[in-house]
Amino acid sequence: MPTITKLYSMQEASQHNTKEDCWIVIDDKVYDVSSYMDEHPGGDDVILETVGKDATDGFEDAGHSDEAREMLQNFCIGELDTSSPVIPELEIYPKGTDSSQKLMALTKQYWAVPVVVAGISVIVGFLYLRKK
Ligand code: HEM
Repeated sequence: MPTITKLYSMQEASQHNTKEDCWIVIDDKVYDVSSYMDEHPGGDDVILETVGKDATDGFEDAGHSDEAREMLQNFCIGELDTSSPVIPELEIYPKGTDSSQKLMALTKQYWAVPVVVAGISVIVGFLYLRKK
């Protein structure tokens, strides 16, 4: 019988970021480990640190036993939707934001760039004129 796999974005998984409600991603699978946090022999903080990121390396580096790997399967709730953007910055604009509002937001974020360029130009110009 075909099984239906639920897909979650990294953004969605990263919202479950407390000890009481904690989702992690290992090998593109999503695990709800909330009920295991208190029992984890490595402590809850190491698991909490991996929320919102790929926890595969952390899980592998800890050298988990086969028993731990079997336990992990009990917490699987779905798979990672790898087609969704991983970088939250790509989604900073609310729906309906027009291009002039986006330009304003970018200007506020990167205003220092033209200021620094102008400052350097003034200093170089000043030094050049003094040399003459
Ligand atoms: C549902 C997910 C997880 C399960 C079921 C699990 C299970 C276990 C178990 C049973 C142990 C004892 C040693 C062993 O049998 O391998 C252990 C130890 C450990 N785990 Fe996990 N683990 C999980 C997730 C993680 C994650 C995401 C990390 C870090 C990124 C992590 C880091 C560690 C560390 C550092 C230890 C060693 C503790 C020590 O020896 O002092 N675990 N884990």
